[in-house]
Amino acid sequence: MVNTNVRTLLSADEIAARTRELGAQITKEYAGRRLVLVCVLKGSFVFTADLMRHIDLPLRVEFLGVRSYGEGTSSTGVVQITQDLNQPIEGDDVLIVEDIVDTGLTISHLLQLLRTRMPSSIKVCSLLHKPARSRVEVPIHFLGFTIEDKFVVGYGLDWAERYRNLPFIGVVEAQ
Ligand SMILES: O=P(O)(O)OC[C@H]1O[C@H](OP(=O)(O)OP(=O)(O)O)[C@H](O)[C@@H]1O
Ligand code: HPA
Ligand SMILES: [Mg+2]
Repeated sequence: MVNTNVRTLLSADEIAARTRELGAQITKEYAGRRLVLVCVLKGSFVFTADLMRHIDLPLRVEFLGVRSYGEGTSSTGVVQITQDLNQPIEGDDVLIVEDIVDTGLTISHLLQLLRTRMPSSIKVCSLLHKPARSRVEVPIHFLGFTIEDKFVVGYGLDWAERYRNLPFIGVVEAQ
């Protein structure tokens, strides 16, 4: 296998089981509301695709492109919008879906940006949280897993655009 240098941290089965639980929780909380999932590209597209299929509600899904990590493993500190939403979210119950909250800078920036568009409510769902790196306190209303201070890849997460296609989440080991 080509990706043998990646040590598994969370298996595909563990991710699937937790995603199912999060979907059930979200289904309960948003019953009768105008749920819009905002998928934060690129990293969150795999998680969003799985999560939305465990939410039993008539939701909408919108996409927002954001980038602050370049080729390296630490945030540049500059959160760049690479693709804006193409629908208004005024009056909607927005749930931002992230793959990871690391420094918190991306989510903090997105909460500020999207609040100006007058949604009825705005919350955050993240598959992963890496508290050791936190630079700004951000709310995570629905969380998959808390992870250690390692740069992780797979299940949508990249290192210099590689590894997004791994079905599990892991840590790249020195070869
Ligand atoms: O909490 P933070 O330190 O801000 O890090 C989290 C963000 O960083 C990654 O995106 P990235 O900039 O790598 O873009 P990508 O999703 O296209 O890979 C990740 O997908 C989150 O959106
Ligand atoms: O650990 C990480 N892996 C991949 N992308 C990321 N963006 C923030 N943290 C990470
Ligand atoms: Mg990235």
